[in-house]
Amino acid sequence: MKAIPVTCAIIIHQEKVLVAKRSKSMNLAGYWEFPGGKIEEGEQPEGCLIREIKEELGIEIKIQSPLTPSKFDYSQGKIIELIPFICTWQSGEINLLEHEIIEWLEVGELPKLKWAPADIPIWMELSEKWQAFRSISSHKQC
Ligand SMILES: Nc1nc2c([nH]c(=O)n2[C@@H]2O[C@H](COP(=O)(O)OP(=O)(O)OP(=O)(O)O)[C@@H](O)[C@H]2O)c(=O)[nH]1
Repeated sequence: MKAIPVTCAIIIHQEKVLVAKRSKSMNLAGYWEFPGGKIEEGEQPEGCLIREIKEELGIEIKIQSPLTPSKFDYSQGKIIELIPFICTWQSGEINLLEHEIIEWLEVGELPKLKWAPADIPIWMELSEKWQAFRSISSHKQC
């Protein structure tokens, strides 16, 4: 079965990570994820992610570096390949256009969330590599 490629953004700002709760209108409602979405035909993962974050949060991001993709079989033939990128917030103000809420969390707080299953290996890798990414600088002023 072919996996559906989905990109997601780990946005780091002031040593915190942006996490988003899927709203009632979305599948996996109530689960937490890194925002992003499905790659469209002819799109590169990075271009997809920049588009999705503008559509979902209304901000511009800069892609900094990839993490390891995570595959999860949600059953009934739906396999997601989640392709993560560490990102910084470049400009714009956050506007929740699809998600119920967002939070900025310390990396140590990530295990407390009810995560979409495909995201679990991703936040675990982020936690392991946190020292390399925590101080990543952003152009966005607070
Ligand atoms: N954006 C995003 N999607 C994720 C994550 N983890 C995860 O399993 N997914 C799944 O990846 C799929 C694609 O995400 P999407 O944001 O485009 O979802 P969608 O509502 O358009 O999907 P749908 O068309 O299946 O309803 C969804 O089935 C979603 O549940 C994640 O961290 N970010």
